[in-house]
Amino acid sequence: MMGPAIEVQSLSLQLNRVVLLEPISAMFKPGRLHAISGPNGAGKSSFIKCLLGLMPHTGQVLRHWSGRPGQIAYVPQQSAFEASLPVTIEEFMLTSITRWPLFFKRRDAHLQRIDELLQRVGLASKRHLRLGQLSGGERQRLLFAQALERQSLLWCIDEPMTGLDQAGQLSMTAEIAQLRDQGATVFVVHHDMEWIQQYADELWIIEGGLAQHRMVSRKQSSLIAEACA
Ligand SMILES: Nc1ncnc2c1ncn2[C@@H]1O[C@H](COP(=O)(O)OP(=O)(O)OP(=O)(O)O)[C@@H](O)[C@H]1O
Repeated sequence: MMGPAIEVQSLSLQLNRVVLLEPISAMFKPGRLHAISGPNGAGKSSFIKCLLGLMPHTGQVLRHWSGRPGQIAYVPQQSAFEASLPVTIEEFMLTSITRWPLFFKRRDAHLQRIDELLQRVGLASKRHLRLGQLSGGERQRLLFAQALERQSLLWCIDEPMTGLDQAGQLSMTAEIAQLRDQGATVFVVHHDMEWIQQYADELWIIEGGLAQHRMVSRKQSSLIAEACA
């Protein structure tokens, strides 16, 4: 099974009369790890949100699935949870898994699945903490666990390493590489060129509102160095 190719036709974005993205046309190959990089404020997160249909852009984003269209997994750039929210990690995951209100009966199978996912991101021992009690790295792990639940072949991951310690970064990298190896089409917004050189299949740079794609093979690391000089 392979994720979709993503075709972008004259995609542009303007908010409050500010042009965030100049028209972009590109074809993103399926089953690849696409790194999106570029300076702060260049429009990387906005671009990802356009791919997801979360921003009122002009132009088209076409998803070419090889079979039936699937779900999209989105891991947003880190945001804080409201500290007083009376929701634990387990309850948060439960609502993601069941799409039911919290007062419905918790089924053992759901709790077991949640346990598996939390184990995978190293949060199993924190399942009873409230969202507002989580550290930045823990929030990042939780958002990733929630996205994993969707078993998607199309992933958009916005700066996944923010706040993660070294072990967390290694396991996040392994998870992302595994998604790609399983055939998913993966977009990762990332600033770390060494990481991109080692793990990404393609590099796309958004700069000054324009998407200039400088695509390189993972094996041609010298080309990446040239692109980023
Ligand atoms: N509603 C809005 N109206 C006008 N400008 C906005 C609005 N929302 C975001 N922006 C601006 O759009 C630009 C692009 O933001 P975006 O978050 O996409 O950048 P980014 O490349 O992901 O940045 P970073 O690397 O810092 O995360 C920024 O300059 C931001 O201030």
